[in-house]
Amino acid sequence: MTILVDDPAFGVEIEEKKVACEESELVLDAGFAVPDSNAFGHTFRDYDAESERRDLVEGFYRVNHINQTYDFVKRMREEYGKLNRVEMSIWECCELLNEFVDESDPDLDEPQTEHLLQTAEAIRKDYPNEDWLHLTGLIHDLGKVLLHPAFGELPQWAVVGDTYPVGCAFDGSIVHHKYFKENPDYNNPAYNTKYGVYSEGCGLDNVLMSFGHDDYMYLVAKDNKTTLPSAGLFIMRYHSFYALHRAGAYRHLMNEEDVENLKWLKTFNKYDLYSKSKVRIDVEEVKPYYLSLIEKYFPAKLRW
Ligand SMILES: O[C@H]1[C@H](O)[C@@H](O)[C@H](O)[C@@H](O)[C@H]1O
Ligand SMILES: [Fe+2]
Ligand SMILES: [Fe+2]
Repeated sequence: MTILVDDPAFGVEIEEKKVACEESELVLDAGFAVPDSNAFGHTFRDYDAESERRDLVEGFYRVNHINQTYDFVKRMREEYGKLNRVEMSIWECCELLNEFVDESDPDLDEPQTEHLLQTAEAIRKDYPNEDWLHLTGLIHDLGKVLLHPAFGELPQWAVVGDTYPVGCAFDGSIVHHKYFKENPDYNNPAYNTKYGVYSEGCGLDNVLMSFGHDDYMYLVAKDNKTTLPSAGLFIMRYHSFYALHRAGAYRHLMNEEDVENLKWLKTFNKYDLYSKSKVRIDVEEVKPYYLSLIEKYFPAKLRW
């Protein structure tokens, strides 16, 4: 790994507060065995459950919702879109994620590398011929590398968690929605209507999403000229957009290509979410397979 630019630390104050929240419903395809409960004995994505992770997760969303404004996202996209910080391979990045645990996740407290392999291997089992989808599983969360000191050690609220459009009204289905009341955009008439700065069918490509690992990894993959199909890039960019792929909100912003790609995203989501468990994958055993996929779809070194 080559570190090109060192960024100053990104200081943020995090206060904790406990309040109850709303939950979204499950949409599942037939034929997929959904586990009854997560590793903590609760339903998946239950943000209210009395769990050891609940307060941490809620504190995370409070700070996330207050700070993700239209201006913040624009600034971060410009800055991190330069890809002038690090040069490394996809696999090197997978290894870097071993030190991070995602504070927004009620279902997992394992290092992120484990989650990448669990997702990819679960997809590979059910879709043996879609090698692009296996690789998408492996890399979909690599944007969490923004937590690393080489990327300015961004705070968790700017990297992980569910994502949502900025520049228009925050939909009520978004986890812990109540904290948006403290976001400056919430009372800004330019940004707080159904369409805000957007128009009917404008296409998600033209919508600014809250900044985080999804959008960043999409930029990395695209600018480094991946040969993954458009559905793979779509999955990377919107896999945390639960308000869309689970609750069906914001469909008025989609175009025809988005509608097509959403089908793959919904399939992908089952593996991303329900593969989260304490069962470990033998990295050395599966590594040669994933290295061959990386070689097929990416250059040896990428700009990050
Ligand atoms: O907490 C999780 C986690 O940050 C995932 O990486 C993200 O994709 C999910 O949307 C979110 O619920
Ligand atoms: Fe993610
Ligand atoms: Fe994930």
